[in-house]
Amino acid sequence: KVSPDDVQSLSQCDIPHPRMLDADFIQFSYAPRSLHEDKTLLGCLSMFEDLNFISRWRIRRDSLARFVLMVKKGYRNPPYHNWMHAYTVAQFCYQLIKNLKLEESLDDIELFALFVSCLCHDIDHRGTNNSFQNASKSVLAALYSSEGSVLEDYQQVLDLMRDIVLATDLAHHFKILKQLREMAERGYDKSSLKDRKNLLCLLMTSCDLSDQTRPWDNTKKVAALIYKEFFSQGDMEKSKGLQPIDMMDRERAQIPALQIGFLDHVALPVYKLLGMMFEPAHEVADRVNDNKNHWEKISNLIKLKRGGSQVRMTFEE
Ligand SMILES: Cc1nc2ccc(C(=O)NCC(C)C)cc2n2c(-c3cc(OC(C)(C)C)ccc3Cl)nnc12
Ligand SMILES: [Mg+2]
Ligand SMILES: [Zn+2]
Repeated sequence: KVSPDDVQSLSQCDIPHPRMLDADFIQFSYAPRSLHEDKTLLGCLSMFEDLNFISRWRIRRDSLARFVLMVKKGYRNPPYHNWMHAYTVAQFCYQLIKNLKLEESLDDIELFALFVSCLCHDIDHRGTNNSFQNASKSVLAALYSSEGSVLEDYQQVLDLMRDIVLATDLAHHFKILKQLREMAERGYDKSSLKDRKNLLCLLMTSCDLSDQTRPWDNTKKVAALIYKEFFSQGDMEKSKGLQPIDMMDRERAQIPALQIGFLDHVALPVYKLLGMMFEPAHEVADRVNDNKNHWEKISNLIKLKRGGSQVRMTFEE
């Protein structure tokens, strides 16, 4: 239920090269949230075009327009898990494909499924627990124009997407972590189906966490959004007489300490594994480490001031 006028204008507009949206669009140091939300659909078309997906998969312009409009509409508006999260996740995926030369490690259908999964992975997220159901099926149908589409591999893309989106579940990530370590230590084997699936999961998780790989100002802003979302879930649980976990309790959460723990135990290991397999990813892991060091500085400042409550969101630089 997207407006035909929107579909028409998005189908007929000239698609700019990514560097026209921002000279640093391809750089890992670029902050995709700096692009205004009303230019993000154009940003998606620009990435589809520059990744050569439009010609490779013979995607009609009106189908592509309808697809990105439906995906954007499929997101609700919680503080963090909204359309801008999906767009920034897909933008990092674009940078990975370009900077790590992923076309040498994965098939083009796998890269296409990865990029589309990034856009769809948190559709309908209600800011509590993500509910990615067959919502992706309906939007994906928009991508494949019905009349004799050449995309008979529609089912293959759907199958790939299911495995890839599963990777954005924390429990699943921890479950395969041992295999990811083993693969990174031994070296990626692109002829192994298991390695390809595991690499796709690692890439998806890397994209989902990519806000942590950007300069500090982005990390700080994103933390405020994440805890705004966590705390309103905690408030909801309290209103039902439940005691939320500290991370979701605005009275008890110590944000710097929680973020140091999350970067140490979840985010950093992901980018270190990526760096073991792709040299250019070292830069990304370093920036996550810089952000962790920043949180440690803040945490020490708060300890020095002792009296200061740890919930204050306006952190000193
Ligand atoms: C900045 C940042 N802080 C976070 C702090 C805590 C947690 C959390 O869930 N802690 C629960 C305990 C058991 C670990 C997640 C956080 N988080 C995520 C995130 C990642 C997810 O899963 C993958 C992508 C597989 C890692 C799934 C959902 C989310 Cl919200 N994205 N950014 C963040
Ligand atoms: Mg999610
Ligand atoms: Zn996500």
